[in-house]
Amino acid sequence: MYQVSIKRLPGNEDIPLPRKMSELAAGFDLHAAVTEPETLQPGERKLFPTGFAMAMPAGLEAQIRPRSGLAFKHGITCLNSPGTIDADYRGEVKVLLINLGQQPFAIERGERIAQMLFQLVPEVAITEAAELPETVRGAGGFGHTGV
Ligand SMILES: O=c1ccn([C@H]2C[C@H](O)[C@@H](COP(=O)(O)OP(=O)(O)OP(=O)(O)O)O2)c(=O)[nH]1
Repeated sequence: MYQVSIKRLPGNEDIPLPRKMSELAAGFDLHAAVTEPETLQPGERKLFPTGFAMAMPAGLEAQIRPRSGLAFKHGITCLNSPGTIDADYRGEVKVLLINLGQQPFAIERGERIAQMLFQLVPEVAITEAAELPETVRGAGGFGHTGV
């Protein structure tokens, strides 16, 4: 079990902390901390506050992902999906939404707009190499095996 500290930012006592909506849910739902309803016009993107900052142990990241219901019913998704929250980030967690639907969509204060999942990040060291080990695939990619 990893311990993650969440700090509510001033003025957001009414916004629920990130929470799982079922016992085995993978993601913690995030709530919009907008002061008044914000409308996303078709094609428009906006950064939404969540009202909290957090600290997680080194070696973890958090991913901000869309909610499938909002995506399916209204075309609302995360533009940078999945958004990456670094373990050393202490600013407010924000959610970058875009409206890919055909109707304006209003986000109300407290509405669940995205979900946050925690992942382990392997420690990786990058070194420069003159040659790379050969493979059968080689440089083939982007559909070289057919459709
Ligand atoms: O959906 C997101 C994505 C990022 N962030 C915050 C946390 C993250 O640690 C920081 C930087 O994100 P990222 O590395 O994706 O952005 P960048 O454009 O590379 O910015 P930077 O130069 O600040 O790293 O912004 C969010 O709050 N929500």
